[in-house]
Amino acid sequence: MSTLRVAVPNKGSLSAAVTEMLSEAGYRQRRDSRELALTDPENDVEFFYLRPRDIAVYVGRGVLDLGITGRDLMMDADVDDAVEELMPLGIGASTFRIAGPQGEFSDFSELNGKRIATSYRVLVDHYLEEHGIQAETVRLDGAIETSIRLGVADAVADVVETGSTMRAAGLEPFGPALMKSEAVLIGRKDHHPKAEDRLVRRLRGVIVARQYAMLDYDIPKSLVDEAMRLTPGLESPTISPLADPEWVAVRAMVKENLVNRVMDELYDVGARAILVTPINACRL
Ligand SMILES: Nc1ncnc2c1ncn2[C@@H]1O[C@H](COP(=O)(O)OP(=O)(O)OP(=O)(O)O)[C@@H](O)[C@H]1O
Ligand SMILES: O=P(O)(O)OC[C@H]1O[C@H](OP(=O)(O)OP(=O)(O)O)[C@H](O)[C@@H]1O
Ligand SMILES: [Mg+2]
Repeated sequence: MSTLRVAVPNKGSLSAAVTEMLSEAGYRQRRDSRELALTDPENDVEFFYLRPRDIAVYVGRGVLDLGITGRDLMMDADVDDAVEELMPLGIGASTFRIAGPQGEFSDFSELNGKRIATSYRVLVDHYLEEHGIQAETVRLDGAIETSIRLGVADAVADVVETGSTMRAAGLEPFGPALMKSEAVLIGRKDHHPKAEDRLVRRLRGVIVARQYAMLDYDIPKSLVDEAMRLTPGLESPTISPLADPEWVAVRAMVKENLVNRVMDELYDVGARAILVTPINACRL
């Protein structure tokens, strides 16, 4: 089996989070941000640290097997025929919005005949065409928010997370989001090397481990059915006997963001000794 070649963002918003995720999945990662590539012989994987915008291009050309980048950047690379999204990674979430000076626009139809500055020209042109909006896109590399003030555009289209960058520039998003983005694992449509399955399973394990916690509690046997409705687990919860024949111990995975609510409800039902432990890793 040949070494799996994987592209990872070398800088920008996704870089640190992606590297951390791969480390949690048990892969070696670079220590120094100047390293351009790194071999992990134990797992037979080679990582290439590339600009997030270029990653879909390398995967699309078939020189790398897998890549991690933003969904928005993958769309903008215009490689739909060669590349597909294999899995969202639950990190680097953002929306892609059109914005204008505060109070100036309220509907996309008002963009007809206007200029929109963006570094995502393919994505924006595609959206405009699909929605029958006749606007000109002005391709800029970054700091898009300044383009209106300097008179090269009437509106901007850019990544919005908290919205503070737009607000600080006196802009406000209007209309629906063009898309929702996050970091995604991408691969080639026509070729899935066997070794890719293991990386996918490991990353999925990290995602699940981050989303779930392990919940343990004791409950009188007579109340088990009611408690189990609150903690159905993934397959089904583990139920173990206790020294007291009237009681049992229950163990189930619970969504991290629901843990406190479920604990309250279990307590009300009659569960006691309710414990939560984080899950470090898992393979489902
Ligand atoms: N503030 C943010 N929050 C979440 N995701 C973001 C944010 N800014 C950018 N992204 C996402 O990160 C990915 C890469 O964008 P990023 O801005 O990091 O790259 P870049 O602009 O090429 O790099 P740099 O900003 O370092 O020049 C995109 O998919 C984008 O949606
Ligand atoms: O909604 P917010 O939370 O403010 O985040 C969105 C901003 O973050 C990114 O910029 P980045 O820091 O990557 O700078 P760039 O313009 O150089 O890409 C993006 O391009 C937006 O400008
Ligand atoms: Mg950026």
